Amino acid sequence: MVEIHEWDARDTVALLRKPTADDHKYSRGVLGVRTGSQEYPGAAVLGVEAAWRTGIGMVRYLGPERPADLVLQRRPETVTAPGRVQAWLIGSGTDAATRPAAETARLGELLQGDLPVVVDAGALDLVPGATAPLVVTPHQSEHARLRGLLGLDDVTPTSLADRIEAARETAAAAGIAVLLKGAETVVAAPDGWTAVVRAGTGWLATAGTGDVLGGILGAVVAARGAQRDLDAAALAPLAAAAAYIHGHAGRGAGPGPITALDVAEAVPAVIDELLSGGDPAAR
Ligand SMILES: NC(=O)C1=CN([C@@H]2O[C@H](COP(=O)(O)OP(=O)(O)OC[C@H]3O[C@@H](n4cnc5c(N)ncnc54)[C@H](O)[C@@H]3O)[C@@H](O)[C@H]2O)[C@@H](O)CC1
Ligand SMILES: Nc1ncnc2c1ncn2[C@@H]1O[C@H](COP(=O)(O)OP(=O)(O)O)[C@@H](O)[C@H]1O
Repeated sequence: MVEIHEWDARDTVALLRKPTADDHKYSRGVLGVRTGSQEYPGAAVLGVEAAWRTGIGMVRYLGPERPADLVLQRRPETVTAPGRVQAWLIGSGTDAATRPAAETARLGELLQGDLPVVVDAGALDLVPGATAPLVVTPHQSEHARLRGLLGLDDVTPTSLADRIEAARETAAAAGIAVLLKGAETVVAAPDGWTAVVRAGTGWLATAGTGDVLGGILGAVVAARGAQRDLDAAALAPLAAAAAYIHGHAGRGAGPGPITALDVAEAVPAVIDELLSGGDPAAR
């Protein structure tokens, strides 16, 4: 029988770290971000905001001009010059059908590199054949499309058991970590390790919350990547931690209707509670 890990606060805090007197911005992790487009500039703003709010040394935003301007308006601390990073976040707010050839080539280089890459939305088509350590963050419909590209059965599972089975199969087939979004988020590693994260609220079903999740995960991966090398198996627990933080930020942003930016703004309180030994699930 498959063992499914119920992800909790203790699992999450074990992957977080409070900065110490020895830290400087580079030791805390640098996230490189190539998200957003002319059509979806807001997704870049949401992901960058969420990455900063998760606690990271630096965010380098290297996307197109329009989203870059909006990112800087919201977060002038963001660096738009290229340089060393410990992880990449790509795809949110982009569409494979309108992606410029030069951007496809640049993303292809990242996906053949050594650094971990969080792959969302419009970059999921580039996953087959990638060799970098990857964690993908599809919703149900994106997952079905990705499975089709990988030559897997593209039926859309609806029960939790079927979603778990499908995510595990995708992870094993592609050799990647899979975070399958939904009311219950399923995370699978290529070696079969599987977790379910039950942390959210139905109010998270609103535009842009997935882009926020990408930023949280990118920051968690870059922070961890500044301390040690990460393979796809190591990325799966980091994905579960990000989903846990995201879900509780969604709850904390409420109780009523929330927007994606509210979720990003609620992240620091969740991180602080976790690092102070608290359990957001007990609230
Ligand atoms: N403010 C912004 O700039 C925003 C940009 N976004 C970007 O918009 C682009 C398109 O994203 P979409 O998800 O709309 O496009 P998709 O083309 O992936 O989704 C279209 C179809 O997928 C299904 N679907 C969408 N979300 C689902 C879910 N959570 N569960 C099950 N089925 C679902 C629906 O049937 C929908 O008609 C992405 O690049 C995304 O990052 C969105 O995140 C919304 C906010
Ligand atoms: N009904 C729900 N209950 C709890 N969480 C949800 C629900 N619907 C969506 N979510 C969460 O909200 C986020 C939505 O992401 P996504 O579908 O990519 O939206 P977008 O593309 O608009 O950013 C995911 O993290 C998902 O797990």
